[in-house]
Amino acid sequence: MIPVSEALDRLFALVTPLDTQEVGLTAASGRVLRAPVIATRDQPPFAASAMDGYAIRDADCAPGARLTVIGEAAAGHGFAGRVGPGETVRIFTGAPVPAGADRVVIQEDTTRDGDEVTLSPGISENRNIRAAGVDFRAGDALSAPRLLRPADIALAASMNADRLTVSRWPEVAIIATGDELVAPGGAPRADQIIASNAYGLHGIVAQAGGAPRLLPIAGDSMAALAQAFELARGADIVVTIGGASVGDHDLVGEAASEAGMERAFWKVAIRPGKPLMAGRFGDALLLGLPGNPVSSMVCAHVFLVPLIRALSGLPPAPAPRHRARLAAPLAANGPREHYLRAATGPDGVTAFSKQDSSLLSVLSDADCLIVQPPHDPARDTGDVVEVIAL
Ligand SMILES: Nc1nc2c(c(=O)[nH]1)N[C@H]1C(S)=C(S)[C@@H](COP(=O)(O)OP(=O)(O)OC[C@H]3O[C@@H](n4cnc5c(N)ncnc54)[C@H](O)[C@@H]3O)O[C@H]1N2
Ligand code: MOO
Repeated sequence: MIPVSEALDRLFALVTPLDTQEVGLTAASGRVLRAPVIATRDQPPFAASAMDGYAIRDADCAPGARLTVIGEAAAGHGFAGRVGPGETVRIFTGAPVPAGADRVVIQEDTTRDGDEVTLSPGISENRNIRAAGVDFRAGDALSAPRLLRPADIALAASMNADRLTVSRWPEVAIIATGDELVAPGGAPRADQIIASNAYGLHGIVAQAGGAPRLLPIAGDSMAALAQAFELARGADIVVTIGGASVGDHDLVGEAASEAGMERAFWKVAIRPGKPLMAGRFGDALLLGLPGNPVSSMVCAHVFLVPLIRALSGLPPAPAPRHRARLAAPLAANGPREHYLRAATGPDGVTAFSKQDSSLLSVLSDADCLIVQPPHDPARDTGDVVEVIAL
């Protein structure tokens, strides 16, 4: 058994970032930006009014001052002239501030009578002008690599980019294995169960920015597994579920080796998920997840998601953790890093009392995993622990 951190390092060592492709802005959310976006102009490109009101010269700003309205500036319709002493231009939010003016008085602080405006007492100090380039300057960059969030896409659009260079989708083939498995909606015999893991993994992969491809369930035979590996060709990551342990019917490691896998590791000091396996698989990577439903999903959060991100060109990094207080005590841990299903409440996080790796109902109730290091002593309510959000 190797520590989780070493397993991650060995996985990342197998990664070569995927090629890139260009996509439009509406297809870019959740993708990994691979080339920086460079602004081609300042934003705003002109000093812009932040309010509806009157553009005036600062020198004219005095309670009771009476100014003559010489024109109008609206968003998309600048005023071509210049504001002189005793003059003002009616202005609206987003409009270019006309030459000569260096303040906008909000209309609530004025009274208008025909072409004449009188400034009220108690005008606010605020000039209500957004300087040219206050958001960004021509030449400024939205740096890469980064996972594109909606705010990034709005920024790229504002920089006048209409196509972005992103990583191509990492294709993830998912193979459930086991003679006991029947697809959901099927007719299981009394000694069979419904295959669930692959559907949970499909969701995790899609959320992580991968393109999941579910393959048919493979039975517990070398021939069935060989056929499944054949069907998985073309994928960037091949994920198997089950058959990873030491039983007579746990054939995935052997079948994968026969199909060309060069193993990087097998067995990690993690709970749940100990029999995890990984290796190079031709041009692809293979991740062999344990069959227990919670083990496979926890290992997907801890290993598969970081792998997808690294393949997409993001700096290799483990699943992000944050600190949280325990709302209930934790028992001492054994030799494996323990990822406990837990729920967040007003006083902190509480691990569920049942932690068996078969319990999907508990995983479904959990909103985070408490990460307890190997041999960690018992912890009290109020102690700070590390947590991975689900
Ligand atoms: N003698 C030992 N036995 C076991 C050990 C060990 O060290 N020595 N490790 C245990 C641990 S820990 C785990 S985890 C499991 C993992 O075993 P496998 O990866 O070989 O998984 P399977 O035996 O194929 O399945 C385990 C369990 O999960 C169910 N399963 C499998 N695939 C699915 C699926 N797609 N959807 C729903 N459920 C699935 C399967 O029916 C089994 O109940 O090994 C322990 N044994
Ligand atoms: O590692 Mo197994 O996943 O403990 O159940």
